[in-house]
Amino acid sequence: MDWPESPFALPDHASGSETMADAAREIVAAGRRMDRLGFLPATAGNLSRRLSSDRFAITRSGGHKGFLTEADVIEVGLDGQAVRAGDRPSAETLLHCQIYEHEPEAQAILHGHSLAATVLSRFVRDTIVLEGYEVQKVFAGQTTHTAAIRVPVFDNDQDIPRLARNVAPLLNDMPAGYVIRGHGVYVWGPNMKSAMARMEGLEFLLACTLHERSLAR
Ligand SMILES: CSCCC(=O)C(=O)COP(=O)(O)O
Ligand SMILES: [Zn+2]
Repeated sequence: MDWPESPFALPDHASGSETMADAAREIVAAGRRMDRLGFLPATAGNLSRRLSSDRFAITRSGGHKGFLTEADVIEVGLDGQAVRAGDRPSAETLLHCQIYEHEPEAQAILHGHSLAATVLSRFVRDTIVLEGYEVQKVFAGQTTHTAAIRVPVFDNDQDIPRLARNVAPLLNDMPAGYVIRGHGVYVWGPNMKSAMARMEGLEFLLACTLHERSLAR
């Protein structure tokens, strides 16, 4: 059987012991989809999949994530170090480590740089509030469009350990992931399919919010 082109054709069970080959195939498929949706301009973004309690698969640094092959996905430990000497994981690997350490249920993490996330986050202080949209129900525990979902916005920082320290205090309160200002979003889920649904949901809602703000001007 051919591997599905879309991550939405993936099984939706959470697996704590994904093989490296399966993880790489999921990441390649997810990268293609995020690229088609405009979330991965240039060499932006990074994608990962948990392999076990202390290992995960992540994209190499610097390549285009829309044209990944399985060889572009490498194995790292929760300390962010590549398992194989010479492999260079994503520059933002520590942000993935932080989520996997803090969220035992997180099995897949997606980071993209959409236009909506990049622009909107430059015009808010520290939070984007999503409210009034049916699609909010894609996020775990959300049952109504009337809820106000707070998405934290952190200042961008080239010092990733410092950025991670700023993110840490709010990690318990991120039903829809988080945004880095002028940079992009981080979302995760109990499998790749759920992580992708949350990515698409968050991006759709950020685009709606940006449009609303432009119309209100
Ligand atoms: C041109 S994108 C700048 C780096 C970045 O923000 C990103 O998401 C990609 O970095 P990586 O090291 O994962 O390729
Ligand atoms: Zn980035």
